[in-house]
Amino acid sequence: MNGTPVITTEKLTRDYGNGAGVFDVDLSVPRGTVFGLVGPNGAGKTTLLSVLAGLRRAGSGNVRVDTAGGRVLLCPDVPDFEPWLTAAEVVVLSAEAAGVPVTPEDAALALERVGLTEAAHRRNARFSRGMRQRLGLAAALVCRPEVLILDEPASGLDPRGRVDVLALIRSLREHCTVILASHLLGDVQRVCDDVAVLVRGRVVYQGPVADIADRGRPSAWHVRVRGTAREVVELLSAEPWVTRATPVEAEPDLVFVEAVAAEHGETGIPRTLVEHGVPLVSMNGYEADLESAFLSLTSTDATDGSTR
Ligand SMILES: Nc1ncnc2c1ncn2[C@@H]1O[C@H](COP(=O)(O)OP(=O)(O)OP(=O)(O)O)[C@@H](O)[C@H]1O
Repeated sequence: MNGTPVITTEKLTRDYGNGAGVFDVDLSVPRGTVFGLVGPNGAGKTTLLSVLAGLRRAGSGNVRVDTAGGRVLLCPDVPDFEPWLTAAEVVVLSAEAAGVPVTPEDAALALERVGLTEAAHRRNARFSRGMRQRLGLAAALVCRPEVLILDEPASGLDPRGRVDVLALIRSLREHCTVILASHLLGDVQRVCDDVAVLVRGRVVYQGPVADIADRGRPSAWHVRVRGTAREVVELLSAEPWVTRATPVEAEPDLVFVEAVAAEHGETGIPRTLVEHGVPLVSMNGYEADLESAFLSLTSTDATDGSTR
């Protein structure tokens, strides 16, 4: 059933010594979603994915995989194939190696799903990095995974290739649960439903991608008015929820406003201006996006291991 956890971990630890590894990881990956594992280099993403895929053992803690057939597959960032094999041969061999019965139609369908139909009978030696990554996905998909784990699936691709591969990954959740690791937040934001942020081996945030962005909601704005900044500074400074209101130098119609919390400013600023008949031209959040939310999560004092 979609939404129920397909993989759960409890106090999962793999300690390499000297602070490296993963520690006390409690994950819950909802079925039928794209789940992102994001964190800086060396945070422990590959280690965690390998343990989830059963390729590395945990030192302690539990991993529970709730699938009908236990088909959990891991696809490395740039899969490597024997250069003389055609794309179709790679896919068929992959299914055979996994003991999954495969017809030529199954292989053709897997290649079609990743957009490699045209290249089906070409040797992969000259495939671009993006094509190789797609072929890796086809080789995994033909095995009908219940959980597909992808380590940095868009690494090294140009922006166009990146968008294409990410769109493809997003479409896979109709067929299986996808867990993907990335150190690029933009990628995660584009494709994932839920995300866990890993810092120095510990999960510091876990929940919907939308909520992490929400953590970065601004509580300060640049407010442009039709009128003079000085008047607006006076009006806003009188409000109890405004912590700071100052004119912006060399911009006679621009005010910097800071509020006690995002929701106060978002509703309070327009309301105050309307009440006093001051036309609002624009109101732009000051430095808040997923990137800044992530940076605040990965800063030193956020690494106490707490999760939501
Ligand atoms: N087999 C191992 N033995 C000892 N230390 C290891 C081993 N594998 C990984 N490490 C260390 O554990 C930490 C986490 O590594 P891991 O590869 O899991 O991180 P990552 O988040 O995937 O990093 P990256 O984004 O750079 O690939 C790193 O400090 C790494 O050097």
